[in-house]
Amino acid sequence: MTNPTTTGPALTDPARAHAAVPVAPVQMYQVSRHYGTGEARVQALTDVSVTFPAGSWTAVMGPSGSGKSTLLHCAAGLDRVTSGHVLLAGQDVTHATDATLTALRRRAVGFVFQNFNLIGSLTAEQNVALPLKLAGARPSRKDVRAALADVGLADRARHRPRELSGGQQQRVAIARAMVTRPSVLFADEPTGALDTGSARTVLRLLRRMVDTAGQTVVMVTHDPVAAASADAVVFLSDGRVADRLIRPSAAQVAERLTRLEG
Ligand SMILES: Nc1ncnc2c1ncn2[C@@H]1O[C@H](COP(=O)(O)OP(=O)(O)OP(=O)(O)O)[C@@H](O)[C@H]1O
Repeated sequence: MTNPTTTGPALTDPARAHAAVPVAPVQMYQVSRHYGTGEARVQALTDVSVTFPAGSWTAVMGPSGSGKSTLLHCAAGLDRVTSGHVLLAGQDVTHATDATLTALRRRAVGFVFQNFNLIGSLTAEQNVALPLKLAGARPSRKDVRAALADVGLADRARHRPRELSGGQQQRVAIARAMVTRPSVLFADEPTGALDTGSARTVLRLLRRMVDTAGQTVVMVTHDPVAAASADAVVFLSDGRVADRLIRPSAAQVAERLTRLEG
């Protein structure tokens, strides 16, 4: 038998990936996803193999309609793949039941969205406590306050979303996503609704989470500056991985994107 500690996972063999140490929080193998049938059929992803390693921040970019959201949703177990395999937090979720997926998402996955998606009638700390409640845990005020302190908002715990700036709301959303200590944080355009200064604060916060806590982040963005904050950028075009850049500058990202959009 092959020694799993000396042999990495074969890209095409998801079963063996379980034996690899450390396990990347998200692994996608030859994933395809189509919607509809006949003339209405849309091929959103074709043969996509990507791994998002532990403690890394990856940006996903590409022209409109290139499959970024579909990739994020398939990676997070929010959408089913047509073929291929998805491993989330080391678990093959390709054929998992909805109940298994929901439980795994609550335990292992955090989400941040462009429009924050906070509940307006709840205070910041009540919003942050929500995922713990949904997971059946009784949230401790200490954990909730610590999550808010991590994003620099300890003094805003009793504020409601309308009493916070956009950047502050996004930081509450990040605290809410992180309070369950997820294996992976998925961010869909997290700076898309923010001014430049607030965007920079959010990007610095994500950077610190990756560097100091070893958080894994997967972020869809249209913004080359945001993408250049990540460790790597995966470019999609027509549902396929068209390119990858490691630690690119914003100018390199913009140039590559322009070429794909051309
Ligand atoms: N539920 C669906 N039913 C049918 N087609 C879909 C569905 N979701 C996505 N698509 C199609 O799949 C393709 C990829 O869509 P997707 O939303 O993943 O692209 P995107 O890169 O995120 O786009 P954008 O940057 O505009 O948000 C598009 O052609 C889209 O119209």
